[in-house]
Amino acid sequence: MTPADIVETASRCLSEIRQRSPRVHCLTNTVVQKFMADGLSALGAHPSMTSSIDEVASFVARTDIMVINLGTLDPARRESSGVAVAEARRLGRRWVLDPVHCNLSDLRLAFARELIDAGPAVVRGNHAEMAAISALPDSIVRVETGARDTIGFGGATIVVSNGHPLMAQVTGTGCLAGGVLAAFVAVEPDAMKAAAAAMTAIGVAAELAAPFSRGPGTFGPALLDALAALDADALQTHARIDISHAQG
Ligand SMILES: Nc1ncnc2c1ncn2[C@@H]1O[C@H](COP(=O)(O)OP(=O)(O)O)[C@@H](O)[C@H]1O
Ligand SMILES: Cc1ncsc1CCOP(=O)(O)O
Ligand SMILES: [Mg+2]
Repeated sequence: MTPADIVETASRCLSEIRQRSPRVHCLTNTVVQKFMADGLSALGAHPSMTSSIDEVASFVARTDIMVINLGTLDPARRESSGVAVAEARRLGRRWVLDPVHCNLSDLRLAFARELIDAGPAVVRGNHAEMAAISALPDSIVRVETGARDTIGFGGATIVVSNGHPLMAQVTGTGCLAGGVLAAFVAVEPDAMKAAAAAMTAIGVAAELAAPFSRGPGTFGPALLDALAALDADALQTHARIDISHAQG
């Protein structure tokens, strides 16, 4: 695997997402639902957001991929997440976990660990969240975001240095990154390549969006515009990717 492979994967995933419009079910927090849905739609995917326990299994059965985001976890969302994961497992569907704020609550960290035992394809979090999670089973791709995004799996590490500091000033860019990641996993069987491609895509989009914004308030909408306009040329020109393999 080379950086050029990741750029090629990102371009291919982008056009497949636009052609196939994969359904991405987001069992997510109440803070970022609109931004996450808008970002997925701008990308070309088809989001759904219900967390109702009566319906979540039906939605999972009719979507290509699911992301579980623990941002505003409450008893109802916890129960719905259990039902959704059971259905995803029954159908052999892949899913992504975003353990938002698991570093701030022992209860949430314990629930995140329960979900990890149920086998998401990818876990994405910021530095503090991934530090709380610590090690993951070998079968799960680990994505730690920040000024640089580090994607780890099977002794290989991919570092994506794209992105913009304004991303840290807009609530929901991490959650949207988790949603974009899920859309890429929906169209690319290799979850590590999909994750690296997705982080490159949102990072390059952010770099293209920044000059069109005057600060955090205008950066969010500009990011949506840039996700919709993103193309292979931009990925090729702006991607900054390094890959390393563990020795031995
Ligand atoms: N200082 C930064 N420079 C460039 N990109 C950043 C920076 N901080 C965050 N990002 C990007 O913003 C997105 C969200 O990352 P992060 O802030 O770590 O997540 P969260 O919002 O969950 O805390 C990722 O795509 C990441 O690459
Ligand atoms: C602030 C906040 N509180 C609960 S969920 C949430 C949104 C987190 O979004 P992100 O981690 O993507 O900035
Ligand atoms: Mg987050």
